[in-house]
Amino acid sequence: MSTLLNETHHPALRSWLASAQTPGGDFPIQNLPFAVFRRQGSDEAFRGGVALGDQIVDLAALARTGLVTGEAAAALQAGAQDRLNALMALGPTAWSALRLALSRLLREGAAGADTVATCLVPQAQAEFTVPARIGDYTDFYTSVHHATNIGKQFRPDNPLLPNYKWVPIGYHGRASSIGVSGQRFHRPVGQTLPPGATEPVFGPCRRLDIELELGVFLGQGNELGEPIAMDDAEQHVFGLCLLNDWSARDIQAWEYQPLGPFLSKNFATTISPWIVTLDALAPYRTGFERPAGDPQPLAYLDSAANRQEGAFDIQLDVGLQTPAMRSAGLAPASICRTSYRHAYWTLAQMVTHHTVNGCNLQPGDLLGSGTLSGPTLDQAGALIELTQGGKQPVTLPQGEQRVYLEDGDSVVLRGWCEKAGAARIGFGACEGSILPARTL
Ligand SMILES: O=C(O)/C=C/C(=O)CC(=O)CC(=O)O
Ligand SMILES: [Ca+2]
Ligand SMILES: [Mg+2]
Repeated sequence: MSTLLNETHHPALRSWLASAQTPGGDFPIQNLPFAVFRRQGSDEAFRGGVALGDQIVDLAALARTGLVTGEAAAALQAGAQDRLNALMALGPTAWSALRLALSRLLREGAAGADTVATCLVPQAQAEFTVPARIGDYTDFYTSVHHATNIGKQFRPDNPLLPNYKWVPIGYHGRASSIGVSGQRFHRPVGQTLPPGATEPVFGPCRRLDIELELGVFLGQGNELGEPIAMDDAEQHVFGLCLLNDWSARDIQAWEYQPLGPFLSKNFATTISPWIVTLDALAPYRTGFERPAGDPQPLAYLDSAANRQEGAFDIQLDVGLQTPAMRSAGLAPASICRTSYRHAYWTLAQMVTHHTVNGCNLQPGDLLGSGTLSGPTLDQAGALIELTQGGKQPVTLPQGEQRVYLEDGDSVVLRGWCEKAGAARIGFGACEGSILPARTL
């Protein structure tokens, strides 16, 4: 599993493109995340692109230059398609070859830089789409803090169920309603049980919430019946994006027993356009130790590499912007800051557990990490936790308050890695907003 740092990670590496060196920028030459894009408002074909500074390297245009050869050229051809499934299917050797070729072409002094510069499209002039054909989407539940906090709301007598520390819990989600950043959706309508009532009512959701998550795009799949072992699991992960699993808490509370979320979560899920590769994230690997007294994972979910470096220190932030803030020109206000390093189950454990029964994953499948709440309440990745079940409103600029989302609100997730001695690696933004409910 160990990913050795190589020349593509060197913090002193600089690009000939000045904006790649913008202090605090998400997309230095050490990052090189993938998306699918075209020029805004055009009828051009969508194709793969790689972020650098404020630009996108158009992979279809780069492929036409003939500057990239060998294994990297096959990966580039695959990345030039209208979705990234073919690139994802090629596997980590091909992904790393393409990363190295791009890094060498984009750095200061590179031969061919003038030609590569003709393949750039400004991010500000681009529109994005969901970067893969997502066959299946599974949402996990890997934050023990989220599981405990939300469990208190749904099951006050039994918040953390006894299976939690043994088995990575998940549910099969809905791929068709996954949209890319900028997604606008109507407030869902459905059945809820008002407090104290014995019969449900039908109407617009009144407890519309967010869930701060990371999305995990699968690369090479596994054959039906052939599980993926822990030490191979990360070889099947193409990269990570930001993911907001919008959740209708009142619909959820009524419908979820005994089979779990259904209409409360399948109306919209928003992901960021950029997929950050595990290669780019290598400097930010970290270990995870289970708290004293917790059971160790069963052998099939355990490995030395996973204990030592299976977690990632990815900083995460949730911003909320109301219509009044937008009118006043105010940026989204931060309502939560946390890190992915607090997750109880790792990427490798999710992949191995998902396949242990023989279930086959396919290139472009998406896993959700589950809501990434940290140990303290201000690190909670959902309003149901931040507001303690709607009892403690969040206060925003201009004195506005929110317990759950209102029509016109927008939510922006951000993620980045930063530390001394390594380049900052950013995820860009994942934004979505709420339109009024539509009735039947
Ligand atoms: O504990 C419950 O019954 C419900 C939990 C959730 O709604 C969270 C979910 O979708 C999984 C996650 O994001 O962690
Ligand atoms: Ca979720
Ligand atoms: Mg959802």
